[in-house]
Amino acid sequence: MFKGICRETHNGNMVTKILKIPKFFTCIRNFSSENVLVEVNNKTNTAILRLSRPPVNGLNLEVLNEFESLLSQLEQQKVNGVIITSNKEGILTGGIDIAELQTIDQRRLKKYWTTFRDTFLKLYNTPLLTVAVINGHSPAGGCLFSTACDYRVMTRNYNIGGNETQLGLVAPIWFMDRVADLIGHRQAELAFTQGKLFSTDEAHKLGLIDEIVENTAEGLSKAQIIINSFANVPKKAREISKRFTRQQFLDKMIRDTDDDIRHFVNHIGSNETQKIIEQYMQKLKSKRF
Ligand SMILES: CCCC/C=C\CC(=O)SCCNC(=O)CCNC(=O)[C@H](O)C(C)(C)COP(=O)(O)OP(=O)(O)OC[C@H]1O[C@@H](n2cnc3c(N)ncnc32)[C@H](O)[C@@H]1OP(=O)(O)O
Repeated sequence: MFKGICRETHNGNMVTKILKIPKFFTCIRNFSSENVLVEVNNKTNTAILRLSRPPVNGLNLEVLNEFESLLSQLEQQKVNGVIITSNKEGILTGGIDIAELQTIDQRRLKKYWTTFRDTFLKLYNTPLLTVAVINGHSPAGGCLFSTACDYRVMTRNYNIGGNETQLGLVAPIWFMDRVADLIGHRQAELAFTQGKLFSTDEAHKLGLIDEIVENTAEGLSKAQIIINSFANVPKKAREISKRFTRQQFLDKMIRDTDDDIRHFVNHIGSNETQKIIEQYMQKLKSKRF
């Protein structure tokens, strides 16, 4: 028997169950949560983590908490790599669930933004090898989370980037810094001042993604090839090298925590921004772009 973990919500409370899985099923072990499906292949010891929150995998508080907790479990299990993708081809995530931004309750905004940052930091800082298979549109928060991974492959004909400025919002500095790490300061400056969403081809040319694939299946097998390519690299040396290359960004982001949270709460919690968000939601619902 193999022991799996299953997390479910009962009457609003998250409950963790230990499941006994018969041996003949152990080629794949699942321990999904409500909004994030996890599948670990016992042969390759690689996990696929699929966002699964209809309609657009919006990043609400629950998704972020589940994602962070599942990543911690995968760290404990010492998997060889984690592939992050969407259960719904066509949309990796629509970014932040805008409902989370429709409040002037400062405590709620602070809690949301702290969780959003912590989840990003968990992914950015994990010693595990991480590959994003971007199998659909990936605006704003979706783009941000994929930049935290070690490698990005993306299917054709979708969009990725930080579109916040187009909505009348201001993306956090650390999102801009992370994109600048990948595409250079000048291109990041242009992208964020315009709120630009890039096509898969444009993102590839700029270096925002590493490779283009035709579909999710090809993306998953490409991600496995990338993970396998590290098989002969001494693990400890890889982990320390990853930490060293990311240390400067991390130090800055952590040093600026208070300013960043204060800015988010003041920016989103203002009546002016609330009006902008409300108008954007109406446009989204009536598909008037
Ligand atoms: C401010 C500082 C923080 C900065 C950091 C991050 C900011 C963000 O992440 S803000 C969120 C930015 N995201 C977007 O602008 C994406 C908006 N959505 C889309 O462009 C499209 O919906 C998408 C391409 C993702 C999918 O397109 P479709 O497949 O055509 O779906 P629909 O547009 O019909 O959407 C279905 C359904 O979902 C609602 N929706 C979409 N996105 C969001 C969202 N981010 N939050 C909440 N709800 C969202 C959309 O309104 C539709 O709802 P219904 O009309 O009720 O069906």
